Amino acid sequence: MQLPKEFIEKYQKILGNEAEEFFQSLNDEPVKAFRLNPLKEEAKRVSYSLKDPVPYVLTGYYGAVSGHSLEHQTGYVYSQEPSAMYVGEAAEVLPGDIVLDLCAAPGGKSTQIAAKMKGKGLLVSNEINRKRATVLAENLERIGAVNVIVLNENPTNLAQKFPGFFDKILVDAPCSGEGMFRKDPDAIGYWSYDYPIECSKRQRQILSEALKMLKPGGQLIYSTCTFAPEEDEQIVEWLLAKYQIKTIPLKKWPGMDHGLSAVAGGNPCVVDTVRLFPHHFKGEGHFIAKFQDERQALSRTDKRKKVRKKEKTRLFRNLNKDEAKLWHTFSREVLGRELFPDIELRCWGDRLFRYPQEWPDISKLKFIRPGFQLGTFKKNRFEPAYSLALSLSESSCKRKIAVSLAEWKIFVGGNTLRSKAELENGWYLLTCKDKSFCFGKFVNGTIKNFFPKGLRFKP
Ligand SMILES: C[S@@+](CC[C@H](N)C(=O)[O-])C[C@H]1O[C@@H](n2cnc3c(N)ncnc32)[C@H](O)[C@@H]1O
Repeated sequence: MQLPKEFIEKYQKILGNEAEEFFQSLNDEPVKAFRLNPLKEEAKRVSYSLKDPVPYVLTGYYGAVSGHSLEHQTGYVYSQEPSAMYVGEAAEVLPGDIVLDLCAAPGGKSTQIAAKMKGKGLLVSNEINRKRATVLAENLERIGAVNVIVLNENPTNLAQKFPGFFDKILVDAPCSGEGMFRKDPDAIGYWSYDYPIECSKRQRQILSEALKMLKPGGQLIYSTCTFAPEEDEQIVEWLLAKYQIKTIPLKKWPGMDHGLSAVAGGNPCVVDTVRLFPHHFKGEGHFIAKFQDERQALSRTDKRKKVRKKEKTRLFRNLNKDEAKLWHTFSREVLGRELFPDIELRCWGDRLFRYPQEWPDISKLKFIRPGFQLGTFKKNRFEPAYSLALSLSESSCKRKIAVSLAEWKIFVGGNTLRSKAELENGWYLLTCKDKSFCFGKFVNGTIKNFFPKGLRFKP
């Protein structure tokens, strides 16, 4: 790998004797890994080898997965390099938390966080770039999360909307990407001596907005995939000087380093952070810091006052009688149960969503997915959504049709299937190897294809 001269000189100064070993490691193959998705039934039932677990992530395994495999399409696996996995782990998100992932696309950390939330609480997953935000929404849809809103906003607009709102905020910042040089050699082309300084300015702006949205007593996770001290330890130093926050020590597993206080004015707090160097650690370059907001957490009475002040969600309307009837009939006949309390169900246009009352009003924000979509009402009928299929477990659904892997391949390519089964006409959850992958409409022996057009592929 041809590294820029100024990059070499910079890291020779920072790393001294270790610099050569560090440069050499950038020539090694990038490390591949994936996570299993605990939101899925029998999450370990995948065709990939689980013999080589990532020690610090319960759901992580070394190895490559294909974006065209059944396990990927059904959200059982998510490809993520092993260093990046430690960010979602360090966030220690709990079911019921109100979480913001501010720079979220393509969704590595959001999918991991959503899985940890087990459908409880709210994850607002935001991405400023529209195209990337669409990919983010697709990735979150696949994992079957029912408690996620996907926004496409800039941090300033969000901060105006959500002052002091979130328990936990992740800023996985846009950075100079030095840690990704061997995974994405194009990143070397963007690099210049001044690039980390430019990036650090943007990171400070993003963090200033992020901190406006943190609840008193909340937690902030900051991460980058660069080695540049300007974007790592020096950002920590700046945050500690400017805000009423303190670092939370992160556990260092074998091969993980702590932040370098020498590059942060000798600040001892940076040893609480984690640096991942590819010459010490089996993964790409990363930096992670975690902070505790030291302002007093809201008392119970203050929290109640805040809830009372909550505005109405203007985006949605209530279901009319016919729509409610269609949904309940579908739930009874196809799902065999009610999925959510009626009070959580709202319509945006003709689309049905789960949007619990306590979730915030997002009507003035740009969004990609305003909650969890259950389906669409179309002239006296209900059409279930792809996202609904991906959130259901095979065993919990009443009406289902199991197809072979060969048939799955035909269906995800956009074609109909034939079935000799003696079935009533109507909607069925389609499964392959016990994995739900879409709804299909059975009509006189044909399974009509409702796989989203934009997502079809040839495995
Ligand atoms: C390191 S990537 C995020 C990776 C993601 N967290 C994951 O795990 O898949 C940083 C993201 O920040 C976004 N971004 C760029 N400029 C931004 C800004 N000014 N404010 C917020 N996000 C920004 C980029 O589009 C990019 O998707």
